[in-house]
Order: sequence, then structure tokens, then C-alpha cells
Amino acid sequence: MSNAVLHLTNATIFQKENLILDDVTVSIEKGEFVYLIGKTGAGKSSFMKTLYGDLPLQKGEGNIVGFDLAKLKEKDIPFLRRKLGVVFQDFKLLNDRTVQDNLRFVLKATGWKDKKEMELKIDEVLQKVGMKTKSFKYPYQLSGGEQQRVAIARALLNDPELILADEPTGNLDPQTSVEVMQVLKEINANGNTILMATHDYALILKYPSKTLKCDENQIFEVVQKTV
Ligand SMILES: Nc1ncnc2c1ncn2[C@@H]1O[C@H](COP(=O)(O)OP(=O)(O)OP(=O)(O)O)[C@@H](O)[C@H]1O
Repeated sequence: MSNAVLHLTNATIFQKENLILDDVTVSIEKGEFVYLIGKTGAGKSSFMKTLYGDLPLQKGEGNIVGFDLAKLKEKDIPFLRRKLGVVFQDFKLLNDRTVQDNLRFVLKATGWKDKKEMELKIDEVLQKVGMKTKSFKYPYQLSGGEQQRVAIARALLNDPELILADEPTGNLDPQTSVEVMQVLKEINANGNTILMATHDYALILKYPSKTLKCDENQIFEVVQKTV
């Protein structure tokens, strides 16, 4: 039995009637850190969206954290998302509430009730990303890098089996990108599986890892050259 948290076989991904990726066969094993690279428009976001249920898988087979993507129903999506942690380029924090209230909001929305347990969990995830001392701040009082760390903490709340990060450093300067990357690498070293879409080749060179590339409607693994 393999330890795959994600497995696609001959999957085809469309945006409306346009074919974006064809005949995709990829696997991600528990504990891996995998990059997804490719030019603008190559289909990275479309691939990610298929994985978190935002785009239907119309052809081929796909299994992610125990969900069958080809048979995924609208009502299954919240349950799928609970087992995934999704991180976006633009953070997507709620600006009208503090860091801890952003996190509490997600816990409540995913069925948590006990106040003490929620507090402990919020502390735990903020600790992991080095943001525990800023839990009373509002997102607009934080730098981009700090906001992204909070977004990563939010993704960790329900102990996801897989974290999908779509260009998480896309809005950050190079130094801050490295800091956010260090947080993601630490989380991975602690056992979390991560798929990260990026076009930041400097980061890939600095932190080499398994790399999948989208190109000409295909996804394939690339072997990094050592320089
Ligand atoms: N909602 C949509 N409707 C129709 N076509 C779309 C839609 N979203 C994206 N596309 C098309 O799908 C293709 C892949 O886009 P996608 O956003 O997946 O690429 P990407 O690799 O993530 O690019 P980027 O790095 O710019 O985010 C592009 O040709 C794009 O124009």
C-alpha cells in the first residue's frame, strides 16, 4: 500500500471548454515537499483548483486525502477542504478582525466549540509560524510576510493531510520570501506534506526539492541540475 496523499491518473483539466492539462499522472507521498513550476498561464493554478475542488475533474482519476475527485459533489467540498490547508498568494485574511479572530473564525466554521481548545490550537499554530506575540494585531498592521505566516497558521488549524500553497511568496520581496519559505520548510520537517506552486527559481535553487513542471499541457517531474 503506498503512502500517497495525492494520486492522479490520466487526469485532464479544463477551464470551461479549453484543455489546460492533459493526461496528468502524478503522485505525492506523505511527508514530501513538492514544487509545481511553469510559465504564467501554464496551468499551475488550474491544477491547484482541481485539487481543492474549485474545478471539477472531468476526465481521468484523482484521489486526494481520501476523496475521489471524479466523484466529488458540491456537498463534499467543505469536508475535502478541512483535510487540506490552502495558502494563496494574496493571503486572504479578513481585515476587520484580529489575527486570533481570523483563526477562531475558521475553527468555528469547521465545527470547533470548546473555547479553551480553540485558544490552545490558535496558540499552537501561531507558535509554529513565529507569530504568537502578534495575535492581537489586525492584518493591516502586519507586513506581507507576517500576513502570509498567519495564513499558513490558518492552513494548519485542522491538521491538514496536505497543504496546497499557490504562489505563497508571489507578493513578497526576496528576503521575506526566504523567511516564509523557511516556515514552510520547518512545517514540512515536522511532518506536513506540501505542494507549492511557484515561479521563484531562486527559492527552488536555495531549497531544492522534488519538482513538477507544467508545460505544453503536460505535467512531468524535472530533475534539478546541481550547479
Ligand atoms: N476562469 C477561467 N476561465 C477560462 N479560462 C481560464 C480561467 N482561469 C484561467 N484560465 C486559462 O487557463 C490557462 C491556465 O491558467 P492558470 O491560471 O491555471 O495558469 P498559471 O500557470 O497558474 O498561471 P499564473 O502563474 O499566471 O498564475 C490560461 O490560459 C488561462 O487563460
